[in-house]
Amino acid sequence: MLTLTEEILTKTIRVRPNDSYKGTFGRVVLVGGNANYGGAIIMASTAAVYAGAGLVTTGTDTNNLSSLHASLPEAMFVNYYDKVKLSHLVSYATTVVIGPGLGDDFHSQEVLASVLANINQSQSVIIDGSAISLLAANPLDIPDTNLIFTPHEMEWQRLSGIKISDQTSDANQLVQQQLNATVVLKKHHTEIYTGKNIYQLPIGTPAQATGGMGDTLAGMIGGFTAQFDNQENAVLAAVYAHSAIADELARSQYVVLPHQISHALPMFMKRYAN
Ligand SMILES: NC(=O)C1=CN([C@@H]2O[C@H](COP(=O)(O)OP(=O)(O)OC[C@H]3O[C@@H](n4cnc5c(N)ncnc54)[C@H](O)[C@@H]3O)[C@@H](O)[C@H]2O)[C@@H](O)CC1
Ligand SMILES: Nc1ncnc2c1ncn2[C@@H]1O[C@H](COP(=O)(O)OP(=O)(O)O)[C@@H](O)[C@H]1O
Ligand SMILES: [Mg+2]
Repeated sequence: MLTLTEEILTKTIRVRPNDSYKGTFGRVVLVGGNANYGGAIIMASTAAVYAGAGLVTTGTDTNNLSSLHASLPEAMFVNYYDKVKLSHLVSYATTVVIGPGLGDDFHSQEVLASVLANINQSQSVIIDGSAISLLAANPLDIPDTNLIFTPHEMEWQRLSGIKISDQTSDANQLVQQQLNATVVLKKHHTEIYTGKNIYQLPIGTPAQATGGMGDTLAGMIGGFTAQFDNQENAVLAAVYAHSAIADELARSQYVVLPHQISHALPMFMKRYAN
């Protein structure tokens, strides 16, 4: 297992070309947030915007529209039950994030199926939270594209069938290869299975143990994959940056709130851009 280092940030984060515009930095569509879990998709969308994605659209329950725009006016909105509009947006996205706060009922399943049916091979798709648990319970056709699963240990148990106590790197890698996807197995010292290598994150803090922390990581991976060319490095850099920012804040804070990580991103990324 390789240790992920700070070097991944300088390898990945680029100074923006002068002749760029918002289209240069990708279109991210994030889908999730039922009537109870709106905060999850708002936190994920916030992370994508503050990570520098060019255009961000949030597909969620209409109940979440005013809170989304109150905290994140940069995001566009689509009602995730409007299948025609959602399919169109998904098919034109650079990166799709599906799952934060999506929930586990019949409607959640319908939204997931409709998003996955509109994915094309040029996209990166981050599958997080409820979307992982839904896929574990009711397998769907998984699109043939750059897939990134971001399970915590229990979600990985559900998807892989490997009990948490049996989640060794060999066992995890076997299932990751069957999935033909990158797996970001989130925990203290997160592991990333890319297909070529297994990386371990040596940083991170229990100050991160608060709801929404993973939703924020999913949005960051969305923002990084949308704007940086090397997709593997983009995932690794997002995972590293998420915990590096948390470690910095935790020097003076007992708990780090997910939105604080997002808000720290522009200044943090500026330090590493080259
Ligand atoms: N503000 C919001 O709207 C929030 C919504 N959330 C959403 O709620 C949905 C359900 O996700 P949850 O993860 O809460 O529930 P899950 O039921 O999927 O997972 C929680 C269960 O997993 C167990 N577990 C074992 N190892 C774990 C580990 N390393 N990390 C986390 N849990 C571990 C916990 O003890 C618990 O029983 C997701 O869609 C998620 O995105 C959560 O992100 C919390 C915040
Ligand atoms: N003790 C810890 N040490 C380091 N990182 C942690 C710790 N607890 C939680 N995290 C990180 O916080 C995130 C939690 O993700 P997740 O459980 O999906 O949260 P949520 O679904 O509530 O947003 C992961 O990135 C995980 O690695
Ligand atoms: Mg989660």
